[in-house]
Amino acid sequence: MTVQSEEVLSITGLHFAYNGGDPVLDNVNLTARRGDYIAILGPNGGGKTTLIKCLLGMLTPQRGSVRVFGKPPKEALGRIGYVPQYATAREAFPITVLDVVLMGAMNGSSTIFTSGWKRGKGNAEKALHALQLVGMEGREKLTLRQLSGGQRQRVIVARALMGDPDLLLLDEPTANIDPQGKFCFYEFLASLPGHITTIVVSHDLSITASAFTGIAIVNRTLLYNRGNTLTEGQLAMLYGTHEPSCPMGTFISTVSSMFPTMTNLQPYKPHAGQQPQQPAPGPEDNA
Ligand SMILES: Nc1ncnc2c1ncn2[C@@H]1O[C@H](COP(=O)(O)OP(=O)(O)OP(=O)(O)O)[C@@H](O)[C@H]1O
Repeated sequence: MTVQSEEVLSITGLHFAYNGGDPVLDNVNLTARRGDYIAILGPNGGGKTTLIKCLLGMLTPQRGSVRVFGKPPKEALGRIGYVPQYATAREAFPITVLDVVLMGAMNGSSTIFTSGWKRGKGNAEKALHALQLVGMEGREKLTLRQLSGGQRQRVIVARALMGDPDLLLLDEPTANIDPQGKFCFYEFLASLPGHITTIVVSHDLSITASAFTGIAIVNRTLLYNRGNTLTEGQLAMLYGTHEPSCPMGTFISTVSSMFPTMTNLQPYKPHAGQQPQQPAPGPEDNA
């Protein structure tokens, strides 16, 4: 019998519309388990950031359920590390790498000017450990302007790690990184401690597929794949229906060439008693 790892995230039948308008997300279902590393891909305006905001409890869906570690998102925030879109610190600001990471030790009520982020010995040691985890040890005294774009992003991830997250959400983390740096960054995320579930949102299809345990495509609704195939017909149906302005040909051919081994993508229905088809899952690969 396969032992299932902890369910970290469960989205069922989620429906969200801004201000009573057309739905931005409609009947979205997604499950993530401990240690999963999932990419949520989709075109601009497809609803990726909206989905992340629902996961953080910043937006409340009109229908459906979102559970993080079995709880409403706001009750699980202490276990979530969030790297928002445009999370770049101003490189000209004379702040050290260590100070940026220490900001992650602020609790909800503190600010940069209150005690929450002070360089207590425990916090400093923790920050150095976080920098080690992101491969930035020895650079704590540098200022941000002395780092590359990819290194800066690693520092921002280290900041998110200060809260000891079990779930890490990153919204477009490689927007300002060159192609090689992007590749390294996504590989690096795969190397984070195995208990961390990582969810990365991107409209960038040049990201590497190999590191991920799952790919979700979102454009109003969502298709979820775990090691299966993405067919052109299914993508065309998804993007053609909901995003007529999307450059379909480019998108489909890019995705198809990125995931040549995938077969049989299906809408993911975690609570319908139906499991997606999988090629010989390992003990942890069972969502
Ligand atoms: N606060 C808001 N009020 C009204 N509509 C919004 C709001 N935020 C986003 N939208 C709309 O919701 C849709 C989805 O936006 P969202 O930011 O979730 O997309 P996205 O997939 O993250 O896009 P991108 O890749 O460009 O960041 C878009 O049509 C957008 O205009």
